[in-house]
Amino acid sequence: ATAPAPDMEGVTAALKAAMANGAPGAMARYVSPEGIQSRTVGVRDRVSGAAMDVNARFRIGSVSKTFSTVVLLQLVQEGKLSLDAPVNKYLPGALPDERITVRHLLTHRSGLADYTDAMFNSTVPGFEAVRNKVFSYQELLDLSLALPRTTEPGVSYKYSNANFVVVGMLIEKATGRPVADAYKRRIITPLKLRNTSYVHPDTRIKGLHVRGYLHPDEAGAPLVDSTEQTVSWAQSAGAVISSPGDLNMFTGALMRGRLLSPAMLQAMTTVTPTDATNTRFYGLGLRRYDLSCGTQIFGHTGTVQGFYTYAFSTRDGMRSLSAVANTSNHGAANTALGGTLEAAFCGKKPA
Ligand SMILES: CC1(C)S[C@@H]2[C@H](NC(=O)CCCC[C@H](NC(=O)C[NH3+])C(=O)[O-])C(=O)N2[C@H]1C(=O)[O-]
Repeated sequence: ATAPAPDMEGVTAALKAAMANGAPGAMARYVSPEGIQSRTVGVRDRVSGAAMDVNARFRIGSVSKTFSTVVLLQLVQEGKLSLDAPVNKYLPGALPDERITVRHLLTHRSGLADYTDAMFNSTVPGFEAVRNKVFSYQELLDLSLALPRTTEPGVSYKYSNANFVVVGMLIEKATGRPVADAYKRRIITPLKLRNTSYVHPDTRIKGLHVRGYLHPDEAGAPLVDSTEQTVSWAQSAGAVISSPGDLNMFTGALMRGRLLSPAMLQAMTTVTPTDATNTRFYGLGLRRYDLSCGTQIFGHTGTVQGFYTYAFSTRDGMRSLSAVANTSNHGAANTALGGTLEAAFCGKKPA
């Protein structure tokens, strides 16, 4: 069946709804065999008033987890790691439970607690306390290990940034190089992602970029410009910088099989439900959303101070959408932005 034309008015309405819910600006870029369509609303910089720009870079938050997963699965393909081996086989003594496997990390079923819940319990003070800090992977893992496990290994899905901190440790142990080198050599260079980078612990977003604005917890309090930060609290769990076009290319190329073997991509897209709606699923470092029109889309979402991101493609990689709003800590803005997915992939609702 031919895919429905995207409802770009619906995409624009979703972007405007994100603005109505506190985002200074938002944008979306949709790619299909019929071509590229972009929409932008509002500003990328509240001080200068510069308009949102679809060529601008921004922090993609946990969409970084899919970059880290691709690298790890390539290492599995190369025989350097095994998905069902204990993590401690490669990082002796790292985890207190020998039963936790590499696969448990990628499926958020390890039971390792998410240290960011406490770190950002008070949004702005928590952010200000870490925005210029540089953590080692071990310091972040220690924050998690100081907390109770959240599940027996493999038993249930409990999302945790700690899982992808350990993924970063595995990548650096297996390659003997920083994760930045692996992202560059295995993803950024082969796909020519000229607006994608991993610059931890540099706090800047170089070149044309979107400024991010964090909502404080206190209603009515002024937005906080959160653009400059190390993102050292996340690193391989959330510190990649990219652009709408590069994210379209990344998710599309991933689904078209340019980064992983067919068997490994099949493993990555083999999912289990993450909630009771039976429309939201998680595979290996990858989300699957089942849309109202029956289309299944694969990708990831991101929430980092000042930026909400969605980056998804169809399973054949022929249709991709990336969307960003330059705010965070405002759930209604995030939900509104998510409306771009149904509009783009399902097209106009029947009258
Ligand atoms: C599962 C998520 C939503 S959270 C996880 C990761 N982001 C974080 O862990 C940052 C959490 C604090 C962000 C902050 N919120 C607060 O400080 C609240 N007190 C804000 O909104 O800027 C990411 O990205 N993932 C999202 C994902 O995967 O979609």
